[in-house]
Amino acid sequence: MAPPQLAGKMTAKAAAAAAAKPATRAYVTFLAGDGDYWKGVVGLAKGLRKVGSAYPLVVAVLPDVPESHRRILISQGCIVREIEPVYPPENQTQFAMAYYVINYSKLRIWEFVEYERMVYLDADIQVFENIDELFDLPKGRFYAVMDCFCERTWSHTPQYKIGYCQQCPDKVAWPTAELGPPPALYFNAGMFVHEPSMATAKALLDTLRVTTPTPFAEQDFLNMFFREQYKPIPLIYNLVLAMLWRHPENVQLKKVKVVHYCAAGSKPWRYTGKEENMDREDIKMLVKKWWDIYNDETLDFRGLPPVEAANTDEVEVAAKKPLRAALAEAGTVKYVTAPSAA
Ligand SMILES: O=c1ccn([C@@H]2O[C@H](COP(=O)(O)OP(=O)(O)O)[C@@H](O)[C@H]2O)c(=O)[nH]1
Ligand SMILES: OC[C@H]1O[C@H](O[C@@H]2[C@@H](O)[C@H](O)[C@@H](O)[C@H](O)[C@@H]2O)[C@H](O)[C@@H](O)[C@H]1O
Ligand SMILES: [Mn+2]
Repeated sequence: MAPPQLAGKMTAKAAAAAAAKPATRAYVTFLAGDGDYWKGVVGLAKGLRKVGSAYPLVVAVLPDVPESHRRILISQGCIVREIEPVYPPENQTQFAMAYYVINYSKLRIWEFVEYERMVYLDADIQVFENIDELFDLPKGRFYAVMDCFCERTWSHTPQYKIGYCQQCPDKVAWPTAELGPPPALYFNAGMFVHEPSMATAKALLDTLRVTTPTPFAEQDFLNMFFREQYKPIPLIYNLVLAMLWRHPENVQLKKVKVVHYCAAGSKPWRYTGKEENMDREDIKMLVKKWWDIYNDETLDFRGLPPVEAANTDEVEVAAKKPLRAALAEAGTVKYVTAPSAA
């Protein structure tokens, strides 16, 4: 996947050279089933375009994603890659949400080794400010945002039962004497920065085979697997909506770059406003923000503009400018869809 082309500024020779350069960074999301999550992916693709992300969006699709949905994603400039499902070992676990069992297939994105670094985003996430800086974080750590334990979905856990949450560790002290050490810092797996590697992919799947599944499925598993490498990054990179009513003191909504519509009833494409907390003004505003992007036709993918035979001086000049300035001058950024890497 070539990097963003300066609209109309690249000569055929420069565009061919750029297209030949292997893509090393990409955003990646996950799509399963023939339901309506494809709308989340379209919204995400348009949101990333709106903020001028320099990297493409790869969509890891399970075999049950219909051709019609795949075509919509390709028409929006996504790179669609089919993956083999990953199932947890036979188990009697009651997942927090029954459908969480399909989320283990997210683990396949460690096999996307044509990319040296990826930022994973759930399909129910929207990016409202450019977050490309995440790709430059120091290697060797697992970056994600800390989750919150206060929603009823956590009612099976000791922390919920005693009212302990890592978002406010001093409010209810963890009773070390009775329960031993407090839980390790725990991330929300709706967004994370990772380094694809076949060795890591194999280790993940080998470990999964001998790990009893737990209520938060692959999120629990990833927290266990990356426990030593996990490094929290600020909440602005993944606002779990429940933080708005559980820990408002930790949220500066104006600074939030990424919103995760994971609270019950908050998926914008299914929003009715009827569930608990869904009639809040901030929720209504965030759902509208999502729809404004989803419905914005100027953000639709239009493919690579016809490449003018611009003279090399223009390309030289463009190449000398800092990329962001050159992109700003060239106007909207376009993506070149490479043939599917699958
Ligand atoms: O029917 C489904 C359910 C989930 N997902 C994918 O799995 C992710 C995790 O599920 P979800 O976001 O609903 O979990 P939550 O963050 O709400 O717990 C979604 O964002 C999608 O990328 C999907 O593609 N189809
Ligand atoms: O399969 C488990 C899922 O666990 C996480 O969602 C949860 C978690 O955020 C809880 O803290 C919330 O209470 C809950 O609402 C929310 O659904 C991830 O967002 C999702 O991608 C996926 O990994
Ligand atoms: Mn989610």
